[in-house]
Amino acid sequence: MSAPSGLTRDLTVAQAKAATLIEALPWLARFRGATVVVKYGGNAMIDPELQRAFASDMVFLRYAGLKPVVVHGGGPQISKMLGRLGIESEFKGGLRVTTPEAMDVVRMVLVGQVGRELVGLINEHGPYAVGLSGEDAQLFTAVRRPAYVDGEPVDVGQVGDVDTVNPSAVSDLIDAGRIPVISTVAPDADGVLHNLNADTAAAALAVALGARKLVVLTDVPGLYANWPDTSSLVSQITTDELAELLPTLESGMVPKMEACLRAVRGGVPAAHVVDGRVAHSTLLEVFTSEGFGTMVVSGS
Ligand SMILES: Nc1ncnc2c1ncn2[C@@H]1O[C@H](COP(=O)(O)OP(=O)(O)O)[C@@H](O)[C@H]1O
Ligand SMILES: CC(=O)N[C@@H](CCC(=O)OP(=O)(O)O)C(=O)O
Repeated sequence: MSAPSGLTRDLTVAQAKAATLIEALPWLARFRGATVVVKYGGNAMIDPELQRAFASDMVFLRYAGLKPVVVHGGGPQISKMLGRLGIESEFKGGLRVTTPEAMDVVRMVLVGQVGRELVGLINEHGPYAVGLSGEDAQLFTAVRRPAYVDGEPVDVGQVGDVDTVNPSAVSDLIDAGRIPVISTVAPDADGVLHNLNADTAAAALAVALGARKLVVLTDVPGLYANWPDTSSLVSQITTDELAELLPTLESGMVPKMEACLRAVRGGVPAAHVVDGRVAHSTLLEVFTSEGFGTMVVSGS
């Protein structure tokens, strides 16, 4: 058999590109006008090329007529800064023990560094991103979150769960065509600032906004039913199945899958965990027929 000529090869490449574009058509139609909350975290937040790819994905979603809202993490950056400042930091039950001194650093890093950097990257494309923290316009209030190690309660300090959500400032920005970028610190009823897990906050915001999707970026291809057995990757799971699996999961995946469960039980039609190490993972999830990663949907 002879090798394909240059012309045949060019045509094949062109047809593959056209197929990719046209595959997006039903998804463009379905998600036009939809609010999508995306939790930005893991490697996608650390690798400069992946950071840029993520920023361009958010702008792409906006031009495609969707309404992206970003909630960002920053655990590794907080740990690095605490280390530089010589402040000890440990995790208990998957949550950072947050002393008043550590809380100052959490706020400084999330609001002043990680949030600002992402806003800057998105705004290389135009005047779109506006940063907010849970403190702005009462976006979030917190209640102290109990933590448990081996079933025993442990004190993790100023760590909060979401108490109330007032999404009006986020809705105002969306209506103005902006891309809100949210840092997850929030005051409690007495005005004491708390450190919120970003997966948890993203889920609460997705529910309050009536989002059509929650997309959570992480550093694995998705949820493994039997971690670390790589043949056990789950492409779709119902809320009841997930609730049953949750107690068997290990620390990193627990807040993530709890967040997905909470979002879908709160009325978000689908929550996805996708591999943020793959450039443009959010676009692959939204605009391809087979989707990407693990999808959580309502059901038994
Ligand atoms: N069942 C599971 N499926 C997938 N990953 C798991 C599972 N159990 C534990 N993990 C670990 O959880 C990690 C994700 O949690 P974490 O590191 O907190 O994420 P991120 O930094 O993306 O917020 C994965 O990289 C993996 O090592
Ligand atoms: C309570 C708690 O643990 N808060 C996290 C907040 C940031 C976060 O959630 O960041 P990732 O998504 O990158 O893990 C922390 O202090 O690390």
